[in-house]
Amino acid sequence: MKVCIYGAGAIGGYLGVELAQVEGVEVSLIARGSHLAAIRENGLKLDIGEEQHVAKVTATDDPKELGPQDFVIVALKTHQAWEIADQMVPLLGPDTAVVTCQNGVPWWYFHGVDNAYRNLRLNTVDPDDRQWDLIGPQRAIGCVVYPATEITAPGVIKHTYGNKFAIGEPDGSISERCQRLSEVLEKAGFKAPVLPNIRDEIWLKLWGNLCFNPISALTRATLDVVATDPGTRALSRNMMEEAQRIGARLGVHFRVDVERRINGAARVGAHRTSMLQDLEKGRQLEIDALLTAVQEMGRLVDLQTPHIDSVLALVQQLGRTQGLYPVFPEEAGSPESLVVD
Ligand SMILES: NC(=O)C1=CN([C@@H]2O[C@H](COP(=O)(O)OP(=O)(O)OC[C@H]3O[C@@H](n4cnc5c(N)ncnc54)[C@H](OP(=O)(O)O)[C@@H]3O)[C@@H](O)[C@H]2O)C=CC1
Ligand SMILES: CC(C)(CO)C(=O)C(=O)O
Repeated sequence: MKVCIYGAGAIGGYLGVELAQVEGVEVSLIARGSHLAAIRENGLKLDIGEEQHVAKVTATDDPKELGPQDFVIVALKTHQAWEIADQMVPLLGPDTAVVTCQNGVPWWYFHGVDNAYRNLRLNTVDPDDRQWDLIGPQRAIGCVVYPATEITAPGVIKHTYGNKFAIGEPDGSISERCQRLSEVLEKAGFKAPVLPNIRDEIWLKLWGNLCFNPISALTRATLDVVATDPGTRALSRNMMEEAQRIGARLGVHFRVDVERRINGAARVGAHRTSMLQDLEKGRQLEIDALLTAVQEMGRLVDLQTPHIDSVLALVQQLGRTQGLYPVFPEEAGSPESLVVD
């Protein structure tokens, strides 16, 4: 089985190192810069518990070198995945499945849903339908990422907690390809249930990311603080309730309530959310798949999202002033255009 990890960073690197130990799985890694150079020189290293696992596998920044795969696991940040959609094409054979191993609302979200929004494209996560057209939603397998990991040095990933990657077909079927993927993931030591309702699980994760991540970036507070400080907890709750109403209109079932979800996040402890880490490292912020897409879905189902809108506006502006989020001049307007005679 040929498995390519597109984006062998914190999460992709964790998956890649462990999958490379499974007999019969030929893993290749796509990375870049000093991280790629270190992987080529010393292998990709994973610090996990007291151990260090090392994978010496093919690593490149050029997908054309690898050819068609059985599975492409996309573990890029969501905006990066949109950018490289055309470079995925050489990896795609007739039956290649593409696993979106990311936070947020995936670009294929409305593929095959059984409601009025069937096959609707989300402009905020897939402008110009780039991934939809170049990759094709029929290839997509959803994946919810529960672990926390970090790149600590070029070529080195540190595992912090968790080993679960839930997967599922957009149409809810327990397909042969999902079962095959789950089997190799389990052999690699992960928990990899195949779920019949992957969108419910995507929302459950998204529920936390859409509030904790931007609030932590805006305040520099860790997850435990955001979830327990009365003010930020109340703001998180308000954002989550808005999101829950949107999800409910789209047929999503939330299997825990808001308080339980926030308490679960608090128990993770003094974790710097990925958006806070990106801010501190000067890396582009993953705002659109976590927040803007939820706002877009809210407009779609005719629901107001005042708390989400406010936090989104603030974190977008933070991103822009730090050069970590795109500026669209046509949206920004000019002070002159706002002068009222
Ligand atoms: N890390 C975590 O604990 C968690 C992450 N997630 C989600 O998982 C997804 C992946 O996140 P994460 O692993 O943290 O991200 P990382 O930035 O650690 O990994 C992405 C990797 O892909 C590389 N990359 C980007 N563009 C290209 C390209 N064109 N060619 C080759 N390599 C490229 C990046 O390089 P460069 O650094 O040069 O950009 C980076 O090494 C995100 O959606 C995130 O929200 C979910 C739960 C937890
Ligand atoms: C830890 C957690 C769950 C915070 O919402 C996360 O997914 C992140 O940091 O991106």
